[in-house]
Amino acid sequence: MLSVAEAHSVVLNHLLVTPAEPIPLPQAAGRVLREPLTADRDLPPFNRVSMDGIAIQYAAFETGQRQFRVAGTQFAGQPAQTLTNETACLEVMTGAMLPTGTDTVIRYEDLQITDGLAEIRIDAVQAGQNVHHRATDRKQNEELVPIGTRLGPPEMAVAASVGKATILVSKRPKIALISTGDELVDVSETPEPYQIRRSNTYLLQTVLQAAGAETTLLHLPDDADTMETALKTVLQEYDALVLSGGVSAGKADFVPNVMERLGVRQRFHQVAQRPGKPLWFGASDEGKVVFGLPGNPVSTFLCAYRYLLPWLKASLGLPVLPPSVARLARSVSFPPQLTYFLPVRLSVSPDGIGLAAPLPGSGSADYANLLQCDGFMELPPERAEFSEGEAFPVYTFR
Ligand SMILES: Nc1nc2c(c(=O)[nH]1)N[C@H]1C(S)=C(S)[C@@H](COP(=O)(O)OP(=O)(O)OC[C@H]3O[C@@H](n4cnc5c(N)ncnc54)[C@H](O)[C@@H]3O)O[C@H]1N2
Ligand code: MOO
Ligand SMILES: [Mg+2]
Repeated sequence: MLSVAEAHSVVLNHLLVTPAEPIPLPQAAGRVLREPLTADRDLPPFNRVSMDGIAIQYAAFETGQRQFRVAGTQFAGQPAQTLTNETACLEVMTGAMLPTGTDTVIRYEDLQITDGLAEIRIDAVQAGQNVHHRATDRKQNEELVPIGTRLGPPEMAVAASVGKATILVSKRPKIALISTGDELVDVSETPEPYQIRRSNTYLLQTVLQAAGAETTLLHLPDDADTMETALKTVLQEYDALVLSGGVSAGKADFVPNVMERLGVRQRFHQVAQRPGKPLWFGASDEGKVVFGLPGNPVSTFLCAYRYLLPWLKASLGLPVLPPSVARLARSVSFPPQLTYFLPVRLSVSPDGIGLAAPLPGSGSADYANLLQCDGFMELPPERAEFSEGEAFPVYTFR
């Protein structure tokens, strides 16, 4: 049986190839950049007034002059005016070009303007103050955002400011999320006593959509022939399939067999972990990838976070960051020789240390327990006892 690290590395060896596509900028939030963003001009592109007030020549102030005749007003959105008389000033507005012949701006708060005469009422004035000088942020042609960055708020602002009306991003992978099981009914139905509503695909959709996939929810019964027929088409239409349920040892667990029949070769089945031991993973020669997640909801969730999400991120060209680390708030015992993903609630101690309080719940079907949790702490398989205060990685989902 594979270890968690081995399974993780097999999964990351089967990334999707995601083509790039140009899309309109307003639709690009959250997408992954496939071209670098470079400064088309200096940033800022001109000496920009950064306070409303007057612009003067500092040399005049330095000689002791405190009263300046207002020769005009420079608004934002106008070409630079010129101060011809160096002992006068121009009123200037934030965002305007600094007028030619001036170098320093005094705020209205530090002035008294009466009858067109501005009097400076402070002595502490520095040459060049309140001016955001051209190219102090970035130079023209400098790379601002590298390929492979997710377009968050600052990246979107930068993309707009450098004129990317159309922007090249990774195409969103099309992923089918498929629940399996005769006991499962739709969310809109009233279950019989022997039925439950299906919930796993909603959980998976939430994880994958946030990470940038285009998802569709499907459902299949526990019937091998029906599954085979339906999945044949699904495999053609989607880049990847994520199934939940039907991968364990039961007489109605058909997923591994059906996948083999469809030419999706098993890369591993079972991982030395709890929850999620029956995890199945396969790929076809055409590059279609299939995750067969164990049906118990906590297993589905853990496997989605530990394997599926890094795989999706890496497929999109995003960095896969290491998990955070926290200290156990209480001792834990787990004798089986399996990696134990312990549900935890996170907090910060008074001295700033991340603490993880164990909330094991009643097992991998107890999805209600997840409502109180922030993530899973990964406890290694070779030990049975884990002491309070010991630090381990945590995969957080909040
Ligand atoms: N003899 C053995 N039995 C089991 C083993 C084992 O190693 N030997 N492994 C156990 C473990 S661990 C898990 S996890 C489950 C995995 O089972 P399957 O992947 O085959 O999933 P199912 O049998 O279809 O369902 C299990 C459980 O999960 C519920 N389920 C399934 N899909 C959904 C859904 N979309 N939404 C909500 N709940 C779902 C289903 O009703 C079952 O209760 O096998 C153990 N057995
Ligand atoms: O993966 Mo199963 O998770 O232990 O019930
Ligand atoms: Mg089963």
